[in-house]
Amino acid sequence: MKRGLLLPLLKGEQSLLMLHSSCFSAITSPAIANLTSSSSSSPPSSFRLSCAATSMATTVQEQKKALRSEIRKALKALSPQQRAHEDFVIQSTILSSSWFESSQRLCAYISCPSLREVDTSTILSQVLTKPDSEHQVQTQKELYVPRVEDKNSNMRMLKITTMDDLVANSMNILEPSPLDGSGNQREDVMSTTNPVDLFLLPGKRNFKFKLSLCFICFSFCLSLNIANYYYYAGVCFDKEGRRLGRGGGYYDVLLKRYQDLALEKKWNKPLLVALAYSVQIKDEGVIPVTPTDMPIDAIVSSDGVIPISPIAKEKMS
Ligand SMILES: Nc1nc2c(c(=O)[nH]1)N(C=O)[C@@H](CNc1ccc(C(=O)N[C@@H](CCC(=O)O)C(=O)O)cc1)CN2
Ligand SMILES: Nc1ncnc2c1ncn2[C@@H]1O[C@H](COP(=O)(O)OP(=O)(O)OP(=O)(O)O)[C@@H](O)[C@H]1O
Repeated sequence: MKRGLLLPLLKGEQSLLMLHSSCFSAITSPAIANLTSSSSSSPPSSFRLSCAATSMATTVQEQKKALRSEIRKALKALSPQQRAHEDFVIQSTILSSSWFESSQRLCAYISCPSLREVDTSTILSQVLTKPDSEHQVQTQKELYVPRVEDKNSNMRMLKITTMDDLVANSMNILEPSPLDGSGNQREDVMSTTNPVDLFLLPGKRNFKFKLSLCFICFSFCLSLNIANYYYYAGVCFDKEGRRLGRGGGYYDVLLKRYQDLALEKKWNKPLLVALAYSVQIKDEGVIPVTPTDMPIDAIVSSDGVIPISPIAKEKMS
């Protein structure tokens, strides 16, 4: 079946099946259910389908909004103890994994407690800690973190070498200043000569660590070659790779631009890994998607790693 088709789907109540990228999403919609409900005066199904398609954009946005609100409530209801437990297990799972260990360049979010995002502070502090050359064989990873440039979905991923590179923005999210301490433009992940391996998706947390002077020798990083993973910010995810973000389009736009760049440069695609509390993992068919929504490769939750794409199954199983 081709992408972008709309098919009627019977699943208890009337809903729409939307084909998108490699994944399908069943979108339950009261508005569309009304359009397609049978009555003696109802128009032919082709007309009803076209009406549904026309109202699709609005309907999907409404569905997304409702789901975001539901997840926000579920996150609020999590006890601090449960959150701390899940934060610990998720970060430990990542830090002890071979796919994280072998990553050389990564993009990650700076977790934000008020947004109730999975904590990334332990991961980031470890990434930013300069390896002890006597005892550690591990090489220093290069780290890029988000900086929102404007309200038109423009976000950059800039390289940092210490948490002191970050300042709070108007949303109280920590992000890098455009210039480094020497007044030079920070390296943008879109203009590096080497690819990213890992992308961890969003937050800001209480960084207990003051990682300052020890990162000056980042010239060591120049010997690194590949950044292949991204850790993702999101509101919820499903086990088929669908992701619902905060609604800014920041990640979708950036990931599309990065994928186009990787294609042009003939680089491997980065692994897109979402960090999720249990309440952020939804059943199939619940998350509405549109053609610009970028699917994820894997989820890490307190229950472990869920590899989704073939590449994630190969690297993370
Ligand atoms: N830690 C972190 N950094 C990030 C993101 C993120 O989600 N988390 N972003 C990812 O895009 C970008 C910033 N975008 C953001 C978009 C919305 C909200 C926010 O506060 N949303 C509210 C709802 C606002 C509303 O409904 O009007 C919320 O989610 O509660 C925060 C950041 C870049 N940096
Ligand atoms: N690649 C893209 N190019 C242009 N516009 C885009 C792209 N991706 C998303 N958008 C637009 O951004 C807006 C927000 O999209 P959506 O609701 O899917 O955000 P989201 O996935 O929740 O947010 P985010 O990507 O920041 O996590 C929509 O108007 C959408 O059309």
